[in-house]
Amino acid sequence: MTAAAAELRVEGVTVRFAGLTALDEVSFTVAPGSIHALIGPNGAGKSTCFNVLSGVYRATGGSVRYDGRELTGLPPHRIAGLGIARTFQNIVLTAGTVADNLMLGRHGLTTAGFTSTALRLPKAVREQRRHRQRAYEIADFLGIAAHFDQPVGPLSYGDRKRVEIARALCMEPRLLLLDEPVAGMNPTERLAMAATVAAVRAELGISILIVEHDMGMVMRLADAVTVLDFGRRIADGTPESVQRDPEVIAAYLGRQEESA
Ligand SMILES: Nc1ncnc2c1ncn2[C@@H]1O[C@H](COP(=O)(O)OP(=O)(O)OP(=O)(O)O)[C@@H](O)[C@H]1O
Repeated sequence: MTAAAAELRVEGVTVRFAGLTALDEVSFTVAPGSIHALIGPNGAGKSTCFNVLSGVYRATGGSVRYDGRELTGLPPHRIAGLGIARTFQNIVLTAGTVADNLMLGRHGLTTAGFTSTALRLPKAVREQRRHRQRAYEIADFLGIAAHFDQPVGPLSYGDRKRVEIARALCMEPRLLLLDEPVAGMNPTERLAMAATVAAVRAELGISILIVEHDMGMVMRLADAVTVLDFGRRIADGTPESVQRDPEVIAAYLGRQEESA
């Protein structure tokens, strides 16, 4: 059984790339069991923040703690091992079937070694069967069970995005980091994905930190919203309060004018 969701506390995180401050002392807390959105105009630092949380980038300063454990400096697989799984802005799947991709998500939970698996020793076979069963349940939860033994390549964009989320859930995380889960989807797929995200929290009890440009989705789903602009946190609160915040409105309007 997965351990209960815990608090993610981001404190004063700074990331500098050769002269550019991508994150400037950013702080926010993702409450256990909540859906928390991280939003902001293009280049605000959202992906950089995800990369710090998942161990891809090392922060220049500040701290990230999950369930009281310091994450900064840990490699991605150790962070995943603590129960934090992520998806990417662009779908990253390996060739093979849906099942193959989901079993990769189970890898960190497998106790049988490579040799006993390769020799198909009974214990390893039983373990593989159990993991496959759980992967199937998760595929079913995501609505992609019908494709379980099919190659991922020909699947629709929406279904491939679901495979990616299912693979992250196969790690049995306590916190799921979703990077733009509805980007590139049509309105029907977006609504279905919003319902899925809500179900992940409601039925699996997993906390979710979501980066998303679709404001309708953010406002409908999120309990709390943190807004970044040019690497700084400019607002943090309920969707309603953030939506009314003059600095947030100015940040979004300003960027629209720039790109007009
Ligand atoms: N590896 C890197 N090296 C140098 N600069 C980077 C790197 N990654 C991001 N940046 C810069 O850091 C800033 C923040 O980028 P980031 O991708 O985190 O923003 P974002 O909010 O995710 O944007 P978008 O909504 O467009 O995905 C940008 O100015 C970007 O060019």
